[in-house]
Amino acid sequence: MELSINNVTKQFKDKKAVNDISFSMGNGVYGLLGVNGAGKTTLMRMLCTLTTPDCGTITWDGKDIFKMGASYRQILGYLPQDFGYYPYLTIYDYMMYIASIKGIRPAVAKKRTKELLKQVGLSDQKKQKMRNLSGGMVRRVGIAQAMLNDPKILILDEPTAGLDPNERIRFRNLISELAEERLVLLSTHIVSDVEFIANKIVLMKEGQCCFEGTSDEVIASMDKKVYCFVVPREQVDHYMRNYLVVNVKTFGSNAELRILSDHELVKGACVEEATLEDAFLNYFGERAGESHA
Ligand SMILES: Nc1ncnc2c1ncn2[C@@H]1O[C@H](COP(=O)(O)OP(=O)(O)OP(=O)(O)O)[C@@H](O)[C@H]1O
Repeated sequence: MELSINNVTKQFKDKKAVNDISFSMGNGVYGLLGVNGAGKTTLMRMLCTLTTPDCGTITWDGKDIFKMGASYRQILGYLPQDFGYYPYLTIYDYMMYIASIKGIRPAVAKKRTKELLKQVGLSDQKKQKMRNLSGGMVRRVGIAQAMLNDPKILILDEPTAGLDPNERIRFRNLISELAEERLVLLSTHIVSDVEFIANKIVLMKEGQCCFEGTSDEVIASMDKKVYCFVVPREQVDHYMRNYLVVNVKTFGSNAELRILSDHELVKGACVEEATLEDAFLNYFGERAGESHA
């Protein structure tokens, strides 16, 4: 099973939202990591056949997904960033409604809804109206509805947006569980969402894929080292302006800096082991005063 993106480009007026992207995915979790506006949603919408590429192809096991029609939609589950939910429906009624839109027979829909609500931990709340749910619960309903047709491909656009730390952990565990027998692609700009669960991470910047690999490979691909050292507090601003500063910890009149650099900035600075967060800053970070352009 392979979903393959081949030289795909999508342009809106003078903006190339996705610019000549190619990569392939099999089963497992794929984390699409990038800052706002990188082109993640546009790419995902093309993978869901909601937007057509200007050029390039997307294939599922060698077949063009735009020519597969209903047979592709049958194997696809999608949770958009702003999924339109119905505040006055109960969770159960909402699931049954979405199942009917997806053409799932009522008997199958009932069984599947029961299983899925159990899996996302919402069985006891199934009679609650959607408007009374927390953000985390709504997102879990979102995943459950995307899973109704037991899809082989599950696409989740920023599924953890607005979740608190407990909900994020719960979500990550759920996504890992779901990816055992399918392809799950999730977009985020939060490193910890994918650091431990993604089999592969795709870094997306300005419409292009700037790196693809495991978490360890992304870290190893960094062209800078991580240095830690202490400076007087008044020098912090200088480092913030001129270097990629991951962290500043102030104590008294001093500050400990964690900085990405290709050379030792201060004699005796400790070289620290890099994390995925450091790699994210390496690819996407800005020095203080720089802006997105
Ligand atoms: N329908 C559209 N018309 C015009 N420009 C668009 C359209 N959709 C996206 N864009 C532009 O394409 C670029 C990529 O947008 P996209 O939503 O794909 O990025 P993203 O990585 O998903 O960002 P976010 O995390 O903020 O959702 C942005 O500059 C956006 O303004």
